[in-house]
Amino acid sequence: MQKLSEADLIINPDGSIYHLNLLPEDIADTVITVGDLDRVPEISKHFDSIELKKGKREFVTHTGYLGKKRITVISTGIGTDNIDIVFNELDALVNIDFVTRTVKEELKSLDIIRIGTSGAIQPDIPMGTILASSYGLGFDALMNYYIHQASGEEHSLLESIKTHFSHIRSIHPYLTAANDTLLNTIGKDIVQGITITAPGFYAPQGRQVRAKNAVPDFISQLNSFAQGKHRITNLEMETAGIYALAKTLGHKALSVNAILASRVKFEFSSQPEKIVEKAIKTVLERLA
Ligand SMILES: O=P(O)(O)O[C@H]1O[C@H](CO)[C@@H](O)[C@H]1O
Ligand SMILES: O=c1cc[nH]c(=O)[nH]1
Repeated sequence: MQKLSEADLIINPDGSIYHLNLLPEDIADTVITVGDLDRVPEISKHFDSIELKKGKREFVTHTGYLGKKRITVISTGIGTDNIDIVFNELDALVNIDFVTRTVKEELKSLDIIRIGTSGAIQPDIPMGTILASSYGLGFDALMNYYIHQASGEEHSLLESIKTHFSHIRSIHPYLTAANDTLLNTIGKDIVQGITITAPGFYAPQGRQVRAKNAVPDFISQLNSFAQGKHRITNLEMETAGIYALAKTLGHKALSVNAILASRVKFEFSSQPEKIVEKAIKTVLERLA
């Protein structure tokens, strides 16, 4: 079994993984990820007990129990560059032996649920909606650096998407489905759709403030895509990286979005914390 070098897998002097500052025993088999580190206590306040609070940089972790279920909640910060760090380090914590620096013979598959915020791009999806991402569609570059394979259904949907956006030179999309079991339990009976993960918040999500956008009418180009029952419903900055890396590493993932904005009605919520709380309660009730 190949030994991972000290430069590839960085373990701190106390035995914790480099950025997350966590020991293998610190994380549960069910992990909730959020972008905003202030959302971590908003989730763990619902736990019956909290056994661990740790943090480093933007990566704050609480582990505790909701009834009999042990859950870890961790903040990722913004963007898929951070997802690269969090997902590789979560996987290392469960699937690499830190003493021998080798991959364990028996691999663990974590259940990973993102509770994030997002903007809707379809007129029938209002602010306040809780939406489960059926697919993560990446417009960022993260997965150009990993070998990953699309399944049959992902492949045909991705080909239609590529054709739809072929006139926009900056877009080289990748697409990964949500884990079926999580989508049909935690995502059951809530609005579902394809979530775009953008490499930014402003022009990469079609917003125009002062710098001029290179792609005109971006939102109409996104919301006009359709293939059978599939349509693009919302924009944020992590889901596609989460779905693709989770699948590559053998973990199950679902992203649940608190819709704070309607990009077609030019609205942004004045009470985002209420919508986020609704998303948190929806996920925790279904997990428990
Ligand atoms: O609220 P979080 O989970 O951070 O998610 C969304 O909010 C951030 C942008 O404001 C991006 O991270 C986007 O994905
Ligand atoms: O419009 C939005 C709202 C939240 N987060 C995003 O990335 N975009």
